[in-house]
Amino acid sequence: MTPAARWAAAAQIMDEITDGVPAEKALTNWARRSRFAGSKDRAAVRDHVFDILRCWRSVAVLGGGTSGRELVLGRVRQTGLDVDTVFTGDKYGLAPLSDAERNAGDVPSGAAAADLPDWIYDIFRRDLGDDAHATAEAVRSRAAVFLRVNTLKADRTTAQNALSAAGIDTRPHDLSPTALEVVDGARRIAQSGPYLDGLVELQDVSSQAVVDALPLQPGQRVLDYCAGGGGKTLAMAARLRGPVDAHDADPRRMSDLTTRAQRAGADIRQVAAPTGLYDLVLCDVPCSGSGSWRRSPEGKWRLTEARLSDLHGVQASILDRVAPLVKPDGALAYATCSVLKSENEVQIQRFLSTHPEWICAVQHRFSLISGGDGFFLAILRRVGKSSTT
Ligand SMILES: C[S@@+](CC[C@H](N)C(=O)[O-])C[C@H]1O[C@@H](n2cnc3c(N)ncnc32)[C@H](O)[C@@H]1O
Repeated sequence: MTPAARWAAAAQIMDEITDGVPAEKALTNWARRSRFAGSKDRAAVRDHVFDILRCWRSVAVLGGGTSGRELVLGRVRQTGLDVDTVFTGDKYGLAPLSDAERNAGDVPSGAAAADLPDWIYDIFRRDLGDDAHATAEAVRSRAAVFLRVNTLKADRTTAQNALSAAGIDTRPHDLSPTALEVVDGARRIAQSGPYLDGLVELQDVSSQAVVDALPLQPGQRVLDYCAGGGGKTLAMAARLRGPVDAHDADPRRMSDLTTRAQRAGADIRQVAAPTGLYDLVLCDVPCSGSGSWRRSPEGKWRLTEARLSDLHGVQASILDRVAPLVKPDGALAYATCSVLKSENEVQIQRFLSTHPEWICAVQHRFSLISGGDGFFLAILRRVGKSSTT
């Protein structure tokens, strides 16, 4: 495909997404009807679509509207490309721009320039203060690809050498001793020997740093209460060098976990109804995902105030339900991939105010500005006798 044809494909796909089709589905639909597209074409089209989704609001202003064609025009203007190399009128390219289209478009400002919905822009400014602008900018950019070295199977240098031999260049990242940032060859990872042999897992560096910060000791009884795909479960098992219980309200979310655990040589036990007592329970609760919107940009446009309010209720109820599962002197770790105070500090304050036998020992934000996703971690410790056990 020519570069112009790839942009034309992105315009078509954006029209489908605007009609309500999820981005991944729209990309799959396009790939199915475009058998001529090679892997490099598919990757380039995908990058265009996700770049537009991350910057959807600003490109709509720059392009003068929200049709696929206008969004592509806005993105092309944003990146400084010559519009006439994209709107070529060739067989597979987009039709040439009309005079009206050439004159349409404006310079985005405020929430549109930050590529956030108005109400979230206000929360960013209130919650993040001086970091609001840099955080919104980070959300507008592509995320780096990170690997976690599985210390059950390899150290970081061994994994790095094995990856290099497979054509994947990496460098260590300061935020976690297990993290490698991929600098070249990311698309080869899933088929590579080091990945298939369980030496490495795909995992964001902040997500790894959250697990590094947990007070894990070999021999402890540990539960991952919101295990999902099991990224943190596997990282905890590697640190513990022992078993970890995994639970999720939706067990289908854990469907790949057995295979992943086998590949990693980790001992993960799926538990439908956990019963106490545990030394440590991690609750990586469902949240707005605002710390990882650059990976899932549709999330920032889909989030509503009502949905956020529902999430607050779920987060609070998980904390309340899990507290009785923790041993006296044990730890309850609460994590989100959110940058919003209402899902983080406010939840911890609420929990402490209703559970006087608990204290907050650690509270930490992993900022998007440090290179990884935005995460929040609080480690709560039970210091008094619980009234519920
Ligand atoms: C942020 S995701 C977990 C990601 C996972 N820890 C990881 O690192 O890959 C949150 C998970 O919580 C689960 N969940 C939602 N409500 C829950 C509840 N009431 N109890 C337990 N898990 C719940 C969701 O199904 C989802 O898989």
